[in-house]
Amino acid sequence: SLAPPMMRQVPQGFDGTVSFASDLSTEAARRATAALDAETVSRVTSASDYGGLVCLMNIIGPKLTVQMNMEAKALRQSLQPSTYWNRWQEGRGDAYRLIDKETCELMGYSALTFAVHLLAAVCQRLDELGRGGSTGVRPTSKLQLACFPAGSEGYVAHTDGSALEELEDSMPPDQRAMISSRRVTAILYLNDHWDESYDGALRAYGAESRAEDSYVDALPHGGSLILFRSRDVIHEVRPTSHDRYALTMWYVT
Ligand SMILES: O=C(O)CCC(=O)C(=O)O
Ligand SMILES: [Fe+2]
Repeated sequence: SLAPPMMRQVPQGFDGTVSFASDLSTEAARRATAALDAETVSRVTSASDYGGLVCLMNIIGPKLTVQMNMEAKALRQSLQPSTYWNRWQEGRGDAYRLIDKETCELMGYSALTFAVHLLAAVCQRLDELGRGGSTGVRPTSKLQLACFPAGSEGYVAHTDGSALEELEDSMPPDQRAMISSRRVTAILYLNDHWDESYDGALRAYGAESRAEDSYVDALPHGGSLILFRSRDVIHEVRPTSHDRYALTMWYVT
């Protein structure tokens, strides 16, 4: 499991059930500021171990996490297995869809709308505090809402980003462009309650080659946010005994 500096507890703050009457973008920006100080940002942008992996526990409070979980569950039927979407995604046992802020708003899912604001605000914070470290990152409008169903085998070891020339020629150009643009992976867990016995950990390997003896595990506790550099961490999802929800945004250049 994770230890400092990979693990941070975000102080209590904005929580409770939200509606569209709340100023979601302002609260999201405040929450991103509370969650990411210069040290955390510097770890994500430049630490060599585990591709700058950091887990920000409690970036979303427990009450709002319950609402996010209910909204994610309500979208369960619209998620499809990866093989439904394309054939370059072998070895993953989840069902997913792409979703954006406007869709969340139209469907009336205010907690997920807040989550999209938050992931974009975290990107902005990384970009602001991380200048000098890299060329900057920007959020993407399409996020991945995924559920590994109870009993799923998880997701085999992989990286989320690769240089263009490393990708298969047979992959469509737009797909290749998307994967090669990814710099930072931001995963927000939408689970209401997660027990260690459910497993479903995100396992990240420390070395470039997948050394079996150097890895860390992070359980998908609801309201926690994982960040790492997309090209620099081989990671997998462990088998899970319970439905496991996550919302992912990739920060790109
Ligand atoms: O849900 C997670 O913890 C990771 C999922 C993942 O690796 C991916 O979608 O690329
Ligand atoms: Fe991944």
